[in-house]
Amino acid sequence: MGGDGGGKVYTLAEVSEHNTSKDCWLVIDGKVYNVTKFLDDHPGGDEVLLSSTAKDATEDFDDVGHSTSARKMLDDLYVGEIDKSTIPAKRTYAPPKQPQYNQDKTSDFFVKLLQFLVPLVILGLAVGVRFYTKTE
Ligand code: HEM
Repeated sequence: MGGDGGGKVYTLAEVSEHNTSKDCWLVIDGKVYNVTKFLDDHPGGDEVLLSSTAKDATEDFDDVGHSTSARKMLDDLYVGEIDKSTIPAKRTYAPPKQPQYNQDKTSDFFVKLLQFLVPLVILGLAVGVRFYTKTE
């Protein structure tokens, strides 16, 4: 598994220097991998690997849904650990604040009450009109 703390600790800046087809390193799950020799063998092609350099490629790797055999291949490519403090914090999606239309709960209550009463009043009027205009 490579082992935590088993290798040298690199900063993201150091890893980022290895971003060419002649020298290509990736950061996945906090570990640094030298994929240079693997570039030509990668079933997904070398371009995607190169485009995942100089950053935390964990998401890119996971998004593909790599097989366990793909994960096992990582062991042979392991060169060290990444200094996590050098990886920029992941931008988390903050949903925009929903405008509060009915902040007042009592107005909410009156709307419900009216929705209940108005049809009753209309029904009552209809019955009333029918009653008073009845000609016999
Ligand atoms: C050292 C890291 C990596 C290894 C060892 C690796 C290995 C593999 C292997 C063995 C496959 C065949 C399918 C499978 O077994 O899951 C594969 C497919 C694929 N990989 Fe990776 N991969 C690595 C990194 C990446 C990264 C970072 C990306 C994306 C930026 C990527 C994108 C893909 C794609 C798109 C396929 C699908 C290819 C296809 O089915 O046409 N891989 N990879």
